[in-house]
Amino acid sequence: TRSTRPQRLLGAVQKNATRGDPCSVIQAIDHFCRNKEWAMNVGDEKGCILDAVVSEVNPATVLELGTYCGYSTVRIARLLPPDAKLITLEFNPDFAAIARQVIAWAGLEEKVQLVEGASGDWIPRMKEQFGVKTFDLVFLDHWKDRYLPDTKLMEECGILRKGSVLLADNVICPGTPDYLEFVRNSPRYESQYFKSHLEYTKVEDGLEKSVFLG
Ligand SMILES: O=C(NC/C=C/[C@H]1O[C@@H](n2cnc(C(F)(F)F)c2)[C@H](O)[C@@H]1O)c1cc([N+](=O)[O-])cc(O)c1O
Ligand SMILES: [Mg+2]
Repeated sequence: TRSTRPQRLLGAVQKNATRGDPCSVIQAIDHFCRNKEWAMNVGDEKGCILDAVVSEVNPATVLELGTYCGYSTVRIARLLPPDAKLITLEFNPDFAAIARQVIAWAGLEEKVQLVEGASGDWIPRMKEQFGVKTFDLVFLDHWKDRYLPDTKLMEECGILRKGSVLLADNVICPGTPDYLEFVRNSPRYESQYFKSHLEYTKVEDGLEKSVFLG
């Protein structure tokens, strides 16, 4: 039977990227998505903004919601200091299987813990399961209607601390209107919009950076 797009994306990584070289993995995926098949990775343009925020926060603990094929996982993990931990949640087992291989090809397995399941099940268990008290940085890139409920859940579960940074993809396209309204109007967040474009296109999109004020 015909391969899936994630399988073809992994093939492009294994063919064109150098094992242990995260930048070559990122370049191989961007080249594949720009020239062969579009895929919903944060991409190179928004990826540079992601890189800047990761470097500024210099996080010891990162939570990513929505691994997909592991593109942003590799982008983030390559910038983390040696003892830092990135936990990435993925609901779809087929996507998770591809992402594990992409992360391994980049040589970043030590820094990344990929967890399969739903945010509603795992967010309440982060502390007990992974020994993480709070997250310095959260990257939201999963189902757009889950950004707001999961943010409220993270607050309730106490995994955010004063100064925790939430960085949300796709706040314009496909759009996360309820989340955007919440973080921009809540007195408990200081929000900033980084205008960009939908990955590999000229369509407007952007990232919203929101600092939790505690
Ligand atoms: O729909 C988009 N993204 C949805 C992304 C969804 C991904 O997040 C996973 N997930 C679901 N729950 C969890 C968790 F973590 F809760 F467990 C993880 C899903 O299995 C999927 O791999 C999207 C669409 C476009 N587009 O242009 O249409 C562009 C983009 O950048 C996008 O991110
Ligand atoms: Mg996205």
